[in-house]
Amino acid sequence: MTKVAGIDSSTQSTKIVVCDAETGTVLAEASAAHPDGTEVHPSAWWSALEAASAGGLLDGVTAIGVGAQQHGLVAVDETGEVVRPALLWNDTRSAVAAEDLVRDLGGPAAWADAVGSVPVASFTVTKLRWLAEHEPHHAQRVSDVMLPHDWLTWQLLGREGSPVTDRGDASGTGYWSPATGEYRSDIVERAFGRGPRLPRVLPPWEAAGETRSGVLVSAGTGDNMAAALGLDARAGDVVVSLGTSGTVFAVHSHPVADPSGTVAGFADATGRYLPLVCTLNAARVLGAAARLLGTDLAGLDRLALDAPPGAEGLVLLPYLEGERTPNLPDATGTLAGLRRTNMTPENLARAAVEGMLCGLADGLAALQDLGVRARRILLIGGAARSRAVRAIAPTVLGAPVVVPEPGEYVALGAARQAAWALAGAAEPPHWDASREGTEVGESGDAEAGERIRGAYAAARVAMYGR
Ligand SMILES: Nc1ncnc2c1ncn2[C@@H]1O[C@H](COP(=O)(O)OP(=O)(O)O)[C@@H](O)[C@H]1O
Ligand SMILES: O=C(CO)[C@@H](O)[C@H](O)COP(=O)(O)O
Repeated sequence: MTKVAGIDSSTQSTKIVVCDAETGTVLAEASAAHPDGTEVHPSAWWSALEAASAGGLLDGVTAIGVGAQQHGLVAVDETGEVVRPALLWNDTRSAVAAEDLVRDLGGPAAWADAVGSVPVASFTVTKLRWLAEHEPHHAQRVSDVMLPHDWLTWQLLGREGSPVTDRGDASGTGYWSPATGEYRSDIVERAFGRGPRLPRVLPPWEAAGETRSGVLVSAGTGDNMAAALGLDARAGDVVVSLGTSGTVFAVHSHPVADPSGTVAGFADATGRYLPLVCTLNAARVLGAAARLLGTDLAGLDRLALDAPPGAEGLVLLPYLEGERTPNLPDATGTLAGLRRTNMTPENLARAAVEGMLCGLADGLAALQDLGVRARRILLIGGAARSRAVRAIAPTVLGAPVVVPEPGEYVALGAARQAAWALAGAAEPPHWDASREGTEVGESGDAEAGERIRGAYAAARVAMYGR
């Protein structure tokens, strides 16, 4: 049997799956945690990869691919050393740089036209501007700029040859256009004052090279693109991922450009496109709410499922770490609609689940406005394990929700890409269709869903005027 491996180096951990290259059957898996924080030295990701693969997990693997958290700035000097810890997608310090860059290029529509997205603090381009302005001593040492998956791929290749990337991850930089397939070096220079080396963008099926022990390494991609590939997402499938970030996205046949900035016009990992909306606050909202209520995640589920839809008017705007969509980098959370009668642990737990999902319901509506069809939602990510989330999601999202099993779709997509590069075929290999999954939840109460989304929008407008 030919074995391939996929790596998911996401915000909170590294996960590895080893699969049968023919069928995609998962043969083994392992994971290791990452440090907390919005800036992390890339060596911590490498250590987690080593820890997760200890004990011979990768023995006999013929090809490997890396899916990783998008957008992070990995700045490397002439000797190949990392200049400073990577600034991650959820680091909001470059919010002012983002505003300045949007203005400099001529406004949001000019950005949507140039690179398919309007940059907020998450985008790599804004982190480059921040570095140039705030840490010129670091900026002047930078010779190569990479994304987390580019750096990990380069490490796997023994740092030999020039770094490479793929369309999917490149589309999250803010200086590569999915529509033209080219870097915008003028935008890099506008942000950074000069043009550091950027990774070559490989087509989806092309291998990046081989490790020193002869394992083929595929191009890799961003974690959301890898998830779409692992799920084999088709027309009518909208993916909602509840990890550290909340994302809602779909594979699309043509590039999109949303000048409102709500939808990012990314590329996918198959040669198509991946319009996506991302929130900063997803699974960790549930952990924080459980802590406030003196319980654990299972306890939060029990409480939330004991409250009625709408939590008797209690609304949580869960912007605990600032927010990206809507673009409120300095926001904090808000609990609205408190009354003596509704101030119960059950309602607070339900408000946390509903509030987290409402941001993604807004994202789904924005995708639909751009012509994305939502026949069903595929729910993945750590918080898709929550009983309360599974029950409540169809009501809040207003569509049938399916939870596919098993769950590590980013790693699975990276493994499927590795099998694709190994086969050298025009299309990715056909992998087991039994990943259809099961439909979950209350069978979406349309009236309750509208009421919950309406109360959330009213609280947001009252607090932020939009
Ligand atoms: N049963 C559960 N209920 C709610 N949240 C959960 C559950 N299991 C895991 N999580 C949360 O999922 C998150 C990890 O999800 P994951 O998709 O791996 O994140 P990331 O890809 O961003 O590293 C953690 O915050 C964890 O607390
Ligand atoms: O910034 C985005 C998408 O644009 C995030 O989705 C990151 O890619 C991090 O993903 P997770 O660690 O939450 O899976």
